[in-house]
Amino acid sequence: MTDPQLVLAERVQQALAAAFGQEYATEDPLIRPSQFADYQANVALSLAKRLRRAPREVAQAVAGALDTTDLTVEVSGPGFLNLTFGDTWIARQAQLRLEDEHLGLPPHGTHTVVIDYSAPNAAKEMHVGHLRTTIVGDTLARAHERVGNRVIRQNHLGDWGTPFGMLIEHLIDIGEEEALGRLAAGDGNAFYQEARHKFDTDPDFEERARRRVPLLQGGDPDTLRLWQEFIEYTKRYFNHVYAMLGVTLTDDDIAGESMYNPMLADVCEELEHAGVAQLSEGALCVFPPGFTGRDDQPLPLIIRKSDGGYGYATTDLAAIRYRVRDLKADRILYVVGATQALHFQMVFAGARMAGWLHDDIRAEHVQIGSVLGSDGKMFKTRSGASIKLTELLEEAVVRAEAVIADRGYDSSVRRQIARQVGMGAVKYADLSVSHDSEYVFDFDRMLALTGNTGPYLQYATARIRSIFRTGSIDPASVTGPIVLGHPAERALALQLLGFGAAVEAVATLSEPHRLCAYLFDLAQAFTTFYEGCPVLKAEDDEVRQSRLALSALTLRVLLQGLDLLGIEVPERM
Ligand SMILES: NC(=[NH2+])NCCC[C@H](N)C(=O)O
Repeated sequence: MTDPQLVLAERVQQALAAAFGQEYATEDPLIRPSQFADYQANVALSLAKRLRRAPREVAQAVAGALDTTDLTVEVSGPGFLNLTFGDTWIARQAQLRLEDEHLGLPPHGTHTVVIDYSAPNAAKEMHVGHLRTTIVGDTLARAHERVGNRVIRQNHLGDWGTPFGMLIEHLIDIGEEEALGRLAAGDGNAFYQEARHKFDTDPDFEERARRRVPLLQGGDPDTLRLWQEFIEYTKRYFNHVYAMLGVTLTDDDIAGESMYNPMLADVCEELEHAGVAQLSEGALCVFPPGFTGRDDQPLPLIIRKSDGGYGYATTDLAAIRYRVRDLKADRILYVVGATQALHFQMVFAGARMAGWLHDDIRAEHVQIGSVLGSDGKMFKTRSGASIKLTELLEEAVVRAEAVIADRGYDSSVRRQIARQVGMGAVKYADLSVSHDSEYVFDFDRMLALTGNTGPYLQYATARIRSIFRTGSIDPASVTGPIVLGHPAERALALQLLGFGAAVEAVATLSEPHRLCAYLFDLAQAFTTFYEGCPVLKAEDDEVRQSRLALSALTLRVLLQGLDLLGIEVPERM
């Protein structure tokens, strides 16, 4: 991969080694975009103290030792190295991208990555937070596959636990057919609330619900059948949401909490045997070092309650062991709400004590920030009730239909475009802010055709397609050669070279917003190019071929980038 920043980093490191000794060959050269050059390297400022020399002097020494093939260097200010590529280098690299099916990013990954995402609860509603972990997790899965890692999706469905006692009793009360129909339609939350209400107010019901729990845990066939049906019909709703969103999760990726139930006793035993867990007031606990509660008492991770029951933490420990031992994961990503940060820190620490996780087998909590309403509180409907996701997604489609221009498409085409734009808007809004920050769910903003939005990128892509349509040219047939004259051509070509690094950053840093930012910059560079440089009506055929090549390459990068974000692009908009 000839990412411009990597090329510069390597060259500056070589120069550092030549000027100051081999021990500086691995120094971070601190390459940053610059206003005055293509990039700047700030390493001289950070090194000066250690070398006991003036930063400018250090910069001069690096500049003197730098390989300046296709590159100009200039020392500026207190000791910045301004670095500018020659046009021919940029043109040659862009040409190579045009000819490369991998767009400069050949698959090279060696990891087995388990990605735990979506994970709604069968006993409660699937809420907007689950939407965000679904969308972010799906992009991480796609990016890891793109760089060549082996990806195993794990949808850690909340499908087990004591609430199923009351849910099954409620299901029996209202009749299977009626209950299951409601669950498949996404009525799980209301269903749960009704059951809860009866549990709290009706002692008979409470008694029945309590008696149902051991029947479920003990594997009573009738109870299991009802539970199974409950889960099946709830999954239909989840699958409906996944299909609307176009995420890659399937039934095969479901590895719900219930799956780990048979492993929990053994996990506890292993931890106790290894001396990782110990009894404390009748409960089996792990005390990971460094976690203390109020009054500085060590904080326990309870893995078996004094009544013998297991909890969320036990299941997560079993899941880690399974993912490491059976799935052979060496990287496990948990795309889950930020509110669960302490839980995961403690579970990971426990798994390290058990030897399941270590330096070569790592787990990471990709913290997901909350989605807020315009009032700054957790996102709810106007009436204050929580939101049914299918209705929210339908609303996105309806609103998108009002945004897209009327070009006389027939209604089914229009509906299809609206669906792509609506879903693209929702997904891009989730992906374009850093995953751990909160953001306000705002249809008007996410559906805007200008600014850093999904529809803007879809529109930019559709516009490039229309150039080729107008010229009756197949973008795949364009071969260049790319030559750079106008500054906007140069800026676009340089931007095109950054695609691989942006995708790589999504995978290694778990930060989808970096790819969004890259694609947004690219679309803007294309807009500037398009406004300043006629393509079909270029002054001569050489320029025309080159501009067509730049347009075709931009189109491919945008399409592939949006595909990695799980965003479909309408042919026209
Ligand atoms: N391995 C995990 N704990 N994954 C996340 C599960 C999320 C949980 N079902 C919730 O909705 O909060």
